[in-house]
Amino acid sequence: MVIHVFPQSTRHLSISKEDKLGEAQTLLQGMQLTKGEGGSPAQGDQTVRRNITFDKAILPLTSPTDDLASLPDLTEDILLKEMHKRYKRQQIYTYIGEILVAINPFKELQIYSIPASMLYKNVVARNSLPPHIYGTADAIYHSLVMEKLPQCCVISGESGAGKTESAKYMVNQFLRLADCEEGGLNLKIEQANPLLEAFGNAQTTMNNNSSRFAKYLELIFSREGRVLGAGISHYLLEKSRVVYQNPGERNFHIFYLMFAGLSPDEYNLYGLQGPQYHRYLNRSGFDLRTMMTQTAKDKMDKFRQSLQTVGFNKDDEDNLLTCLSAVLHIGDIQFITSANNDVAQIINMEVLNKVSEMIQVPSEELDSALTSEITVTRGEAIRRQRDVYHAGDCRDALAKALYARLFGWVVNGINHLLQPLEDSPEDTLEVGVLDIFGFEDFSRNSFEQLCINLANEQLQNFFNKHVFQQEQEAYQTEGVTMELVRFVDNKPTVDLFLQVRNLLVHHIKVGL
Ligand SMILES: Nc1ncnc2c1ncn2[C@@H]1O[C@H](COP(=O)(O)OP(=O)(O)OP(=O)(O)O)[C@@H](O)[C@H]1O
Repeated sequence: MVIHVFPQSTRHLSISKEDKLGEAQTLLQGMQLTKGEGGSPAQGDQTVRRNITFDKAILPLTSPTDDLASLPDLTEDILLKEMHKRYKRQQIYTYIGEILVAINPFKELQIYSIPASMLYKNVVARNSLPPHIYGTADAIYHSLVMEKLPQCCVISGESGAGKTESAKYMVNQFLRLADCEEGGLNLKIEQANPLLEAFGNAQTTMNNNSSRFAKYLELIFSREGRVLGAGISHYLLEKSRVVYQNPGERNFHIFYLMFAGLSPDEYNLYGLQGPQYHRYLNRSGFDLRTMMTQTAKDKMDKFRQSLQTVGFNKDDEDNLLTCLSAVLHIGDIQFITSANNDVAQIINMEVLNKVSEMIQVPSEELDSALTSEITVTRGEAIRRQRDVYHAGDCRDALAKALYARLFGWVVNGINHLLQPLEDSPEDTLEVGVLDIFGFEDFSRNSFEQLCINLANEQLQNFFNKHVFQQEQEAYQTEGVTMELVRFVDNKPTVDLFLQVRNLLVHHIKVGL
């Protein structure tokens, strides 16, 4: 498969909210509907184009800094200054060659309307319109339909930069370009969002609704460009959040929604009392009672509706809530060191019994799995008791694994809803949109940060290869003189980490 990754990728920068936006009206805000306001796409491109007036008196249609690659001098300093100037004029999008850089405006801009979207349909020359995510989507769609090659768009940036919002705009634009009828696949994707967000998002210090997983949404098209269906893959779910949250951060949204939205009968059924009674929720320092708001209750109602729309039945919903409650109860299992030796012993057997009933594993088995481990040496099985520290680790590992499986199960259900109909053509083309965390560097970094940063290094390595190395090789092969571009090659670092990973995988396989 040819991956058209970086030529049409989007990168994000984030500028602090405090940065006061200039009052200057931007070109894109200057788009005003003169007549036929709200005109439907069915009116055709030309009609819509005529209906939009650019306020040229305020700003020109396009600006020389629309594509920073065309500047004579390119240093990091110049790039940042130019983008900052554009940002102050509320020009949040900038091309740098084939890459689109977006800066989060942290406020609603009038640039995502249907007429604006139609303006960026079948764009003949990219520089005839200001940079826009719709323009990038149009370029990708064209490559797909004209070159008949699958496409992939990578959206990366730090937390809160606006990746998920951009991914939504991009997917919506693809669906409009493919003339997908309103209420079709876009509605299904919209209905799946509350589920994904409830399970995969959480409040962090950077973003109140931060995606704590990487999402790859693949849109499936016929070779003529008609949209047939979609599929979602998820990576790197931040499972550790289930059992521990940094100060000022919360667990995944679903736990709080559950407490806000369950009926008293359901509280009884799942053995719940209130969020403040559960260790996985009550250590974040928040006053949990203030989270039991009407908004949270409404979100839980919406979550339940989405479950139904996606195709989960009442039993599924019950199983899901049972497993979520089990995760919380698992976190409440406590150990002490037994009196006569240094091994862990459960002190609240009633909680263990509750969990065992919920996950349908006999209590003795669950107890033994948490407090002991079996190693097999030369065919002989030896049981070793764990100490309190390792039993606690094992308990948390169980909670994390259960939550991750639940998330996977929900995503599978969503994929079932989004999949192409049975009579769809087999010969298809795909456009992938990858919404992945950028580099992370916190005061306390865990294994997850290592994995996220390694994934980003791999992407950077692909970018280097694609943009610098292969391009320069092509010039050299064709005998074209050029000035060699110097870049920091991260290949040795990536190789080092991947070798370690391969070795680990090898050891694990041999061990098995
Ligand atoms: N194009 C935009 N216009 C207006 N507001 C935006 C835009 N993009 C993002 N925002 C605002 O920024 C917030 C954070 O955006 P988003 O959740 O997409 O960030 P993210 O990069 O996906 O973060 P994370 O990696 O933490 O999930 C949004 O809730 C929204 O308020």
